[in-house]
Amino acid sequence: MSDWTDCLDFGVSIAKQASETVLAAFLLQKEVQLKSSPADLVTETDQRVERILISAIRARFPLHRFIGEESVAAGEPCVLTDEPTWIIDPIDGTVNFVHRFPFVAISIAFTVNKQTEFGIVYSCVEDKLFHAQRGRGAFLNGEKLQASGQEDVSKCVVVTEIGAERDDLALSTMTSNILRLLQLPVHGVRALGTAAVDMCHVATGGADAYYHIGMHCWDIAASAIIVQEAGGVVMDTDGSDFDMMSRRVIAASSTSVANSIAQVVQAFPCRRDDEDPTRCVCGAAGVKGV
Ligand SMILES: O=P(O)(O)O[C@H]1[C@H](O)[C@@H](O)[C@@H](O)[C@@H](O)[C@@H]1O
Ligand SMILES: [Mg+2]
Ligand SMILES: [Mg+2]
Repeated sequence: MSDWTDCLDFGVSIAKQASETVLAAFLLQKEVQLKSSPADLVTETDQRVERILISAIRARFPLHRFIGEESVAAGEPCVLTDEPTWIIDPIDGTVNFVHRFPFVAISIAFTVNKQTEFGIVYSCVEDKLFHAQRGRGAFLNGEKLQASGQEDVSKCVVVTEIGAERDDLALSTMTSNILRLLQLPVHGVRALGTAAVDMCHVATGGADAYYHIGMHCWDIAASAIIVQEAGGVVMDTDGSDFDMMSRRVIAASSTSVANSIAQVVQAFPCRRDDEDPTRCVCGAAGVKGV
């Protein structure tokens, strides 16, 4: 049975190569386009980095499939099959990239039979390479990672994101979630602006939990296995099993902390990543899925 290490090694090498494109543009003025909201940005660099990654992988592994953030934005289907699949966010933290806020990451996950075999998150400006391979541990620049193991939510630093949604229901849900957490209380709430790096800090033990509603599979598929391989727990915000297409996640130091967060965090309606956008209705007012 393949252990996919050759794919992992190739993924690490192309993430580092592609980061040169990110860093070359990081301090430059950027042309910005909008996607699903005034806070959901994309630049030509996001699109170029995704093309670089996918063409390099396709040349080496021509039968593999892809789910890429900017390919999906351009109309490619977001459907996970049993085939070997690379799930790519070319720049996670595009708002940070546009503003030169130094937390931007390349996120690459690899699945076979819908099971994640490895994840790579490369925080380019920090030069921090997080990776994990199923059953073989999680690492930061080669050093083994261990989640904090914290069991008491009142002793936690919790990371989250106010994502790209700007409708009243999403904003009131996200802000009331933060208020309810602070009232538990928790030690602190943090947000770096990149879901992938946020979640990797749970694997380092520097944060004890992360939760988010509205992000996409490419934001968290890689960091989910990094948390799990560091001894953390990943689940849906309703306490059910993690489903990378659901657009809801809790990653935590322990099951008890994850469950405590699931009890106070409410979700707002989101179309699943793998739902046909032409057929679904979601959001409070039943507005066509965004
Ligand atoms: O920078 P992105 O790849 O678009 O991912 C962002 C996402 O757009 C935003 O809504 C938040 O969820 C952030 O945490 C993501 O990193
Ligand atoms: Mg992202
Ligand atoms: Mg992105």
